[in-house]
Amino acid sequence: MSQVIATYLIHDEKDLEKKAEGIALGLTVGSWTDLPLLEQEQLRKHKGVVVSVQELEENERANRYFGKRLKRGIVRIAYPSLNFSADIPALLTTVFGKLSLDGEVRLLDLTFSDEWKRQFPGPRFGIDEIRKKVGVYERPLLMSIFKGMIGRDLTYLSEQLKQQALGGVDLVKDDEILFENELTPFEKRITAGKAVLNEVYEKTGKRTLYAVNLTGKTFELKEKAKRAVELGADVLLFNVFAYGLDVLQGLREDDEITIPIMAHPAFSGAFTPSEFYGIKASLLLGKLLRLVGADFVLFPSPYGSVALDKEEALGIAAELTNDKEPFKRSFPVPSAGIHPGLVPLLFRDFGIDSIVNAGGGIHGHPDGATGGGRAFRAAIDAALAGKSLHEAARENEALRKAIDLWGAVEVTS
Ligand SMILES: CSCCC(=O)C(=O)COP(=O)(O)O
Ligand SMILES: [Mg+2]
Repeated sequence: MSQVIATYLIHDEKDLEKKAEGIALGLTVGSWTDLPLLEQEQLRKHKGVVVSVQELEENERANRYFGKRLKRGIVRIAYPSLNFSADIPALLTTVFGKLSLDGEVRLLDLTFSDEWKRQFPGPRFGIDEIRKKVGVYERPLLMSIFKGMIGRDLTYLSEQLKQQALGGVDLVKDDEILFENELTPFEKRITAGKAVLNEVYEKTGKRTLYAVNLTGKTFELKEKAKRAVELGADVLLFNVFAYGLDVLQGLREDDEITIPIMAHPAFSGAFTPSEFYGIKASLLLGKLLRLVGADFVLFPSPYGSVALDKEEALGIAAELTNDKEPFKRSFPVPSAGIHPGLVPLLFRDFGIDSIVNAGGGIHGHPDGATGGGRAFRAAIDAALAGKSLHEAARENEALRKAIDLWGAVEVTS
């Protein structure tokens, strides 16, 4: 029988075996032993089962934090898939619904059978098809972010886009905080953006893609996304955690929405950072975002301005790209506070199949966004060739200026 296995980190005063059995029963058939034998038999196939309880050493920091001595352990519970429909709201409500409010419990992982996974779409495009769209196969992609767009008009947007594209970036994305507004409305951003990028393509032969921020009320999103496709949009940026994973899945599964979806991590910090509560980042931003169909996933890198724990960041990338899943691979986009001097670290940790993404690190370059793009491209080429950034900067003025401004972290093998 198909089942989903949930892995939790639990801190509790009680015996952990008892706590685990309480969860397995409480989230499935409720009371068990008080029922007549016949009913017990009928409900057996719905009952959650404790797979394992691994007690860990007590953690002094946790005891200090909670002001009492707590047992601590990794608990695995199997939930029969029979109990819930194959959708994210039913899944999450089963494995971490009421439980997320009930004591010191953190959801670390979910393991699905292949049969269950096949009811989900995964990315429509994934890494390989996105590479075809940008015509880049043997290096990490480079993306830049519009900055300072609130209160600016389409002329300003067009000029900023042009400067970014001329620097040689593969993609440009809206900042996630740019919503529907009178100066740069969604549809006009798409058409103006397209005109600029076509113009740059005529000049340079390089096709840069634009990820436009899909925003507004949930039930208006599909129509808006379809209109974006009609207007020739390249990619949709989506603040998935402000809406819910199921909304992204709904967009992915609509066959009239035929462009890639880029998931932004805004608001996910409300669920992931605690070591005692919430959901592990590799599950929420990695495994689940790939399952529901994100083609790109942004997340904080381990070294920039909004840094994520390194093991967590690597865990997200591994979930997005491993070959074990029956889905296309999603592009990892470690972000926030990235400048050219961090490229060797990004390349060492995330490899070729990742995207280097920067806002301030592009626009803050002494030669503007075009200089920023050129500096990043030179840093990526250096990392691929195994050259140090300082060595590469001797032959590249834009990279030299970037390193003078922000420094460089060289990687020694
Ligand atoms: C926290 S990951 C999202 C990165 C992002 O949206 C962003 O605007 C980063 O900008 P930066 O100037 O830090 O590159
Ligand atoms: Mg942003």
